[in-house]
Amino acid sequence: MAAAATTSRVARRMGADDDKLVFETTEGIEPILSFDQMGLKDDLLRGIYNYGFEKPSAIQQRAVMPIINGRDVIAQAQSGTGKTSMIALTVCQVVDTASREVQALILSPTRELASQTEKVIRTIGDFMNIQAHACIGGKSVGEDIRKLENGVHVVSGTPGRVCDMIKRRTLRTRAIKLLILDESDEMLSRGFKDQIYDVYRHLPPELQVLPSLSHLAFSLNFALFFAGTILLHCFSLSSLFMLLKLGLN
Ligand SMILES: Nc1ncnc2c1ncn2[C@@H]1O[C@H](COP(=O)(O)OP(=O)(O)OP(=O)(O)O)[C@@H](O)[C@H]1O
Repeated sequence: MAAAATTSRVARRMGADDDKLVFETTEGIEPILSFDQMGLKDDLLRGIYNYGFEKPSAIQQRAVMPIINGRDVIAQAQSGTGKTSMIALTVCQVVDTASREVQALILSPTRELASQTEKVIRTIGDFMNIQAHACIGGKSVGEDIRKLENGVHVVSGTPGRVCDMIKRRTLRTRAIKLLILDESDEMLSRGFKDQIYDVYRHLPPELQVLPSLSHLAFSLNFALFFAGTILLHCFSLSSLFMLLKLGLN
């Protein structure tokens, strides 16, 4: 396993001209300029266009294909660059709706972000009938149990509640193939490290991991956390890590 490596820099606001942006990404990563060229499921494409997206944002152009192709990707970008939507559309592509098991798990630092991600997944995935559930603190545990027992494809939640549901065996993890740690730097700074590891220990060994970072500095804290994650998982990671770091130019 080779860790990845290159960084990218970009001044990005949705709607900004891409020619004003400067990127550094892992070698060999070519931006895919249209959703049509991504080989996405037809029903997912319909959902994306119906949502009003016309072309992928900078981070979507560079990160979606590697994730869909099964690589572990670190995506670093500022707020508003299209990360949440990138997560939503890759999750929709990866999930097999013929099975009713949880196949993608997204952990977020806040209830709002976890709910927002779940909503975008449900909206973009509407034509493919994707079932997503927000598993967050402050909501009824009974409702979580009911939803999870009915069967969902995707869970987007905060670490504490997700951990609780896994320990109760209500959230079954055996079919999870994609773990997304959204704003993982923020999760670490909010003290979720132990809960994330706890969740991690219950996941299958064949797992694709996608940490996203919202801040531009690649902190020591995150590096240590990520190294721990790799160590826990080093015999099963099949692919190289890639660093897609998008920051202000
Ligand atoms: N490809 C796209 N085309 C047009 N609009 C987009 C695209 N991707 C995302 N957006 C819109 O841009 C805004 C920010 O996107 P998103 O929430 O995915 O970004 P984010 O980086 O997660 O930001 P935040 O942290 O603020 O949620 C949203 O209103 C979203 O609908």
